[in-house]
Amino acid sequence: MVPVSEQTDEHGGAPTNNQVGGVKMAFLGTGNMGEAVLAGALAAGVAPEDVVATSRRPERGAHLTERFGVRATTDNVAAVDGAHVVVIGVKPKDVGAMLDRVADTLEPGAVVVSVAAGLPLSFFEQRLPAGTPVVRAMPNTPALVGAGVTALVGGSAAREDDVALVEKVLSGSGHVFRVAEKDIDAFGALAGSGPAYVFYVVDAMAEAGVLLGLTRDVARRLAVETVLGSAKLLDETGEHPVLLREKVSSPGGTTVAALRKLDDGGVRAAFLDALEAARDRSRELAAEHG
Ligand SMILES: NC(=O)C1=CN([C@@H]2O[C@H](COP(=O)(O)OP(=O)(O)OC[C@H]3O[C@@H](n4cnc5c(N)ncnc54)[C@H](O)[C@@H]3O)[C@@H](O)[C@H]2O)C=CC1
Ligand SMILES: O=C(O)[C@@H]1CCC=N1
Repeated sequence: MVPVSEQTDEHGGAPTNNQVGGVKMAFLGTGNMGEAVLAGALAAGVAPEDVVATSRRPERGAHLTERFGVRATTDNVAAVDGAHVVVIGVKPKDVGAMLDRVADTLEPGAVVVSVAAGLPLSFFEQRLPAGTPVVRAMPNTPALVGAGVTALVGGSAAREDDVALVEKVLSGSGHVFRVAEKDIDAFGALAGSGPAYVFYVVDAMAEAGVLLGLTRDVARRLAVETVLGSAKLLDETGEHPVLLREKVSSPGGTTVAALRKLDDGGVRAAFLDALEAARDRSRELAAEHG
């Protein structure tokens, strides 16, 4: 491993002053989420030439090289050689086999970052050499455009420097929150899966616009702009969503007529059920693959 000498401490792992210049990263399994986290790492200042991304299919690797200028390979063992930070981006069912494959090749002190839903820190710590620093993260796909949110928590062997380094790398993806591990499934249910709920709502609103006679292109654009504008209004004013909703809803007007239909359809209750189902599925994934 060739870390930046003045940034490297005696434990032989990643540069320790939380600067990302010189950090060598390996992404093992670079699909939808891995690609988004990779984009964020580059935005945070990790150099493309310090990144290697693996995939099952060479065509996927070619896409990653073309888009980001990173090295790509299908060889996971070779990829971790020399890496300070190793992101495990495969599906939960494939994580155990991936760890078994690369555990012996990890650099001493390399930080292993998991984005897998459900799998606890202990899952990794039991399978990796004793003392391996592990960070469990729950990102979301808007990371691809720097607008993600990520929860993270360090394992028992992760020092503050290790967690801070991962935080710095992930901050290029958007906002990063440190959480207790007990809360990470809830975070995943809300924010990890959350973009899918928003896309579902946008699609439903656009479809409704088509029902009312708008063209598909116009209906979709209106739905997207409305979601963007509403999120910006929430963010920039800091006002409670209920207050902002009331400001749209004129007495006896059109909006209350529409909202009544959403209440009739049980949309709020469905969201409560949906997030509980996502949280419960995280727990099942841990039980199935742990
Ligand atoms: N998609 C999302 O919004 C989020 C996903 N996650 C987590 O991210 C992880 C990945 O999910 P996605 O990116 O959605 O799945 P994906 O299927 O898009 O990506 C997984 C990638 O790993 C590759 N892969 C599988 N086995 C491999 C191997 N042995 N060597 C090299 N590459 C291999 C697959 O070919 C695929 O490209 C999961 O653990 C999931 O729980 C977490 C938060 C959000
Ligand atoms: O659906 C999933 O399992 C992953 C985890 C959070 C978002 N996507």
